[in-house]
Formats: sequence, C-alpha cells, structure tokens
Amino acid sequence: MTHPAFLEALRGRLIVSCQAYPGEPLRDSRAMSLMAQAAVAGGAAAIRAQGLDDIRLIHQSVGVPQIGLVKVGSGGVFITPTLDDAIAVVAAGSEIVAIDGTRRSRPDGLTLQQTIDAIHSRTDALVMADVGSFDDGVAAADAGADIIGTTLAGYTPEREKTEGPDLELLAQLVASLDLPVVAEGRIHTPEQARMAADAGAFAVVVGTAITHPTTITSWFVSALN
Ligand SMILES: CC(=O)N[C@H](C=O)[C@@H](O)[C@H](O)[C@H](O)COP(=O)(O)O
Repeated sequence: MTHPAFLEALRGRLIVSCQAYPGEPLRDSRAMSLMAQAAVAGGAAAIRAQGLDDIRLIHQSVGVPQIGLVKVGSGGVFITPTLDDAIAVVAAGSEIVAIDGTRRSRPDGLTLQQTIDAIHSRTDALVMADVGSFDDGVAAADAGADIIGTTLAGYTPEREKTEGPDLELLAQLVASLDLPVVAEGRIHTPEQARMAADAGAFAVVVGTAITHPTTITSWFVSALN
C-alpha cells in the first residue's frame, strides 16, 4: 500500500507524545512546545499532542508532522470524541487526527465510519483510530481508518492492562490488517520500543516515559522505597 510521503517517513520511527493535564505543573502550551522541540532534537519523527492550543503552538514550533487529539473527560469515549472535535484538531494544524476508534457509541451519535468519512471529505488529514481490542481494530479498518493505534488497549474493558505495551494485541493487528499499526501505550523503555518494532509496529509512540517527569520521578522514588 502506498502512503502519503509524510506517513511513509514515519515508518520504523519514534513518535513522542507531549501531553500534560489540567492542574499539572507542565500544563502550559509553551512547556509542551519546548518538550516537543526537545523530542525532535533527540530524533522524534513526529509529535503527538493534546489540546488545540498545544497543537497550534507545536505546529508553529517544530517541522515534523503532528498527531493531534483533544481529550474530553477521562471515561467512556474521551479521545477526540466528536466529528466537530476532529475538525477543530485538523484546523489547529495536525496532519493526523487521533480519534476514539472503539466500537462504542459516540457522543454526537455518528458512527465511526460516518466520522471518518466526514473527516476525509472535509479535510486532508489522515485518521488514526485509537483502539482497545482486536475487534475494534478490524472494525476501524473497515470504517476507513488510515492508521490503527493500540492506544486504548487496557483502557477499555476488553483487554487487561498489561504492565508494559500490549504486544499480543499489536502482533494480532499487524498480522490481520493491511494498514499501518502504531504501537502506543505503556512503552517505558527503549527495549520495549524495540520489541514493538520487532512485533511489526509501523511506528512507536512513547509519551509518559519521555515527557511526563512527575511519573518518571515517581518510578525512581518507588525504587528507593
Ligand atoms: C489512554 C490514554 O488516554 N492515552 C493518551 C493518548 O493520547 C495519553 O495519555 C498517553 O500518554 C499516550 O497514549 C502515550 O502513552 P504512554 O504515556 O503510556 O506512553
């Protein structure tokens, strides 16, 4: 399958997710933009970013493609839940919009296929469907997603939350789908990133282990307790 050049350029590469949440010390678009610049300086091929302000600023400050999303709440369908959210993410500067790609019903009443069709007809962006299970991945591919991400594995009732990345799900999706499958979620070490690549991931997204110093600090603190 031929992909747009900017997607092809992500093959086998690292994507760094730069996200901070309300109330956190780094919840500041400038901080996220600096984090993104630092990640690109280290070799990140793309940035994943949350929130329209962060997406806009990061779009202006780095020269690599961006996977954008908005998070609305934290339960149920919370990753770019509606079509309007997705259109806003693209308008803010994302080349790829990450949306909830599960089979759950969406708050605006559209199906996943209707959502993806509308994004494709109204924008040039690619759609990354963040899925939580194999059946989600198959359904999202059928619905027209351009990229499948394992992002929600362990965050819906369908899969156990594995300690590290859900490599089993990744391998199953890679074996069955004719689409780029991106490994995302709980990749905390370079070795795990390598394992995800070896399992056939098109690209590997790392967030917390690179860009969430509070969590990283807590890992070290725990090791000393
Ligand atoms: C489940 C969910 O809300 N995932 C979010 C999706 O954008 C982010 O909170 C994660 O940080 C991102 O997926 C990267 O994963 P990790 O931080 O584990 O490397």
